[in-house]
Amino acid sequence: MWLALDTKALSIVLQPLVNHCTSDTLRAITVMTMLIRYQDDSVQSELRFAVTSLEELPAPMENKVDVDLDLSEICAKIDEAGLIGNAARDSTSAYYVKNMELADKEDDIMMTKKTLLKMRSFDLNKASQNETPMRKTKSFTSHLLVNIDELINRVAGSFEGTSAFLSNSHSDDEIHFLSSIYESSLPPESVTDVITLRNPKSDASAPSGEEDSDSCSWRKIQIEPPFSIYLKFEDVNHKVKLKGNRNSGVEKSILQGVSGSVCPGEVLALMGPSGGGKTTLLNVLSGRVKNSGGTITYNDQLYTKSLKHRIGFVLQDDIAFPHLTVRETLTYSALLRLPNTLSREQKKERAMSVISELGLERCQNTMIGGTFVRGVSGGERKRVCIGNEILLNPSLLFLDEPTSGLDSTTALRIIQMLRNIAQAGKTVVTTIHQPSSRLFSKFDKLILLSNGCSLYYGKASEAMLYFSSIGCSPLTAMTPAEFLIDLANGNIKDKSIPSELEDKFLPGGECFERKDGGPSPGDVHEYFLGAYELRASNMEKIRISRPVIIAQNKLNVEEWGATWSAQFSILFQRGLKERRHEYLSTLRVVQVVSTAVIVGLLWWNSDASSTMKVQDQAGLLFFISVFWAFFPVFTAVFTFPQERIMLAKERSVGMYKLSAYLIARNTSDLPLDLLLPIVFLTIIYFMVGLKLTFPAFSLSLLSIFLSIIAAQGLGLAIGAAFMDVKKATTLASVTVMASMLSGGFFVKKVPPFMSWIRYVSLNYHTYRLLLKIQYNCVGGPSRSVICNSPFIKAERLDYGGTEVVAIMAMIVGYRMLTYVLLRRMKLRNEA
Ligand SMILES: Nc1ncnc2c1ncn2[C@@H]1O[C@H](COP(=O)(O)OP(=O)(O)OP(=O)(O)O)[C@@H](O)[C@H]1O
Repeated sequence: MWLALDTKALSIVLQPLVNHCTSDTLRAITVMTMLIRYQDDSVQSELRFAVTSLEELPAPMENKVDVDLDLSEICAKIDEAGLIGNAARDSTSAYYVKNMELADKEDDIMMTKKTLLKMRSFDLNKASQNETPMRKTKSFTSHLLVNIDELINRVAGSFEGTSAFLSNSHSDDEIHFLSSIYESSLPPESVTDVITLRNPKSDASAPSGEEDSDSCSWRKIQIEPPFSIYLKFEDVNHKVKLKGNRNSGVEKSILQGVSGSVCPGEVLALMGPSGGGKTTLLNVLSGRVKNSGGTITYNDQLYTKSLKHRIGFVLQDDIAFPHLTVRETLTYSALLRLPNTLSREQKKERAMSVISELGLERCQNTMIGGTFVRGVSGGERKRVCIGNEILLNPSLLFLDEPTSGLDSTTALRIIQMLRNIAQAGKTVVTTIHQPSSRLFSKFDKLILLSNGCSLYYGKASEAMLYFSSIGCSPLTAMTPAEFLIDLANGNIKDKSIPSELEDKFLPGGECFERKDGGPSPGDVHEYFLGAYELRASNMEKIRISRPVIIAQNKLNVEEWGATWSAQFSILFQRGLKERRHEYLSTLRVVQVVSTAVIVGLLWWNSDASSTMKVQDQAGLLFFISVFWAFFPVFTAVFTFPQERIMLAKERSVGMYKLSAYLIARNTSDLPLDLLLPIVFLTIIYFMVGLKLTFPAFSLSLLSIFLSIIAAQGLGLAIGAAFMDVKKATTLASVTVMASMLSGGFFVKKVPPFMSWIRYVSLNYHTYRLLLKIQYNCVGGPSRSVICNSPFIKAERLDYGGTEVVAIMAMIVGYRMLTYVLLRRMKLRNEA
């Protein structure tokens, strides 16, 4: 059933209905009220309720009238039908379908706002003739066009006991989804970049098969509060300072005077040769990179932080944790990113609905995979990355080459999906390489970039027409994309040359002497640039500078994301899942167990009955301290260089606090880091004959734990300092070596100017702790041989408090250093 309703009034209207109607209807109406409240909470506006009923009217358009609201009559109708608005449904849906058909004839398949405005003006005329007492709304488009069946369908599961009723309340083929709120106070004639309301049923261009399922699934997105973004950019420039020996400091211009605009409901494609500036333009438009000149506005406002949650960016390279499944990836993302007004269950449901929207059900339990792990296919991975962004229902979605490396069918499926997203009122901007003709036809607007300049901006469907109007058309069969990319590359082979360009290079032409082989790519570029600036640029500038007013919901930045503790818990769980393969890695277990066995065999049944033997055993203790510093440092050092891109991406969208990430990362590593030393120490302890008491064993284990946690912090800090595996491992090996050499076992007498190094050596402190635990020479009578041995005496062992404090300071200090280093990381350029 289609109803044209003023949203602000609807809840007032529905309240009395709820009091009057029978139970089934009542429940259905409550569902509807809830949904409408969800869309618009304010309930102050005057009452308007327009029900168009063809039963009372002989023909569709000419006889459309708004009827006065008569609650009892509506209730009676509803009760009479036994289903919500059944009687009205047939008539009203027929009315709209007919109007859509009219619109189809006029403007292909689009029912534009213009059409709606025309309808409204017709109604006004009609009203004045008939002196209808109904007060008119300012604009027909300020009504909410609601397909109640669809809305009820959406929440069928929310109300217990209503499913039977709901499933009978409509037939599927009667559902035509057209539920959008678009408000505009613009006079009809000023509406050019209109939001198009599309009838999916009459969409002749909708592909069949798989793509149809996409066409249906996008409806689900629509139910959320709308926030449309009109993106406009004028004369955008971008320059970078070159780095490197020869050109250091020289500025390079990457974008020059690029202008355009894109409305909600549209897909803008950025095309051009490699290095043309597409990614840079995308980055600049999304606010990830600052432009050097020109203006970029979002609903006529400059970029603000509050837009962050409204903008989705799908990177060219698929970035995801390889060991998480599709479902886990999207669920964790939903838990972290969705507003905290939603419950955990709702967030999980959202992730599941995105999975089904993207057709990922079949592979939801498959790992994403990466370089070393086989996972989902490239197309599926790309869809997961898109899903990661559409989870948030962004109003403005940027995609960098979403179809690269995909076969044509998968590419078409993805672009069709983008169209569907746009049709739900979103604004989509995507870069694309060599799209097929079918793909190309899906774009509403196109910017053709070459060397950072725009050679064409306008409707994608008119691009060929534009170039033919300036005298350049293909002479052999080629797709529009091939033709346009060739032109952007300055390749005019197999194309008619514009006469002006031809004249220049023909005998007698001004450039004839200079060039004998015809125009160079540079000349062609210059020519098209000039032609575009002359003919099209000005026109477009006038067009894009027209204001487009779009109704907005309030943005509340605070509502987004999870609380700190929730972030920690989600990141901790994600960390455990992502590293579960490491926990179960037989290689690591074998490495530790075999080392323990070798050590056990080498020091088999050692004792400390003589000075020599004490020294031998001390060697073992020193090895333990080195092994459990070396191992965690080299595990942790890879963490940030490997997670850098992911971290930058997630942090750039404000997914979580750095502190929550860092603490979760550290704690999720601990189970593995603390499990292996238990195995190690248990094996060697009984083989080598160390002090066989429970306190000695547990204190030794505790010392090793402290050493591991400190070493892990050191590794993380080194990784965060360089963010580069090679550099980080180089520094780590130097650091570990220095720590080992100054650990107090190899060299006893160090020059005074180097004595400080011992105190920053982790091995030194751990080694001394282990010695103290094993030989316990403090207080009481000395333990004969051991404590009196010159070797132990020279160590001057005490209770070990200093060592514990020093290691604790390292644990905290290295982590604080890591935090500071990560904070300094430039997020925007990284992601
Ligand atoms: N930070 C930078 N320093 C120097 N040159 C840069 C920088 N960023 C971009 N460029 C240069 O700007 C040009 C445009 O780069 P951009 O990545 O936007 O191109 P593109 O059209 O997306 O290319 P592709 O299709 O190959 O991804 C390239 O020549 C690139 O080398």
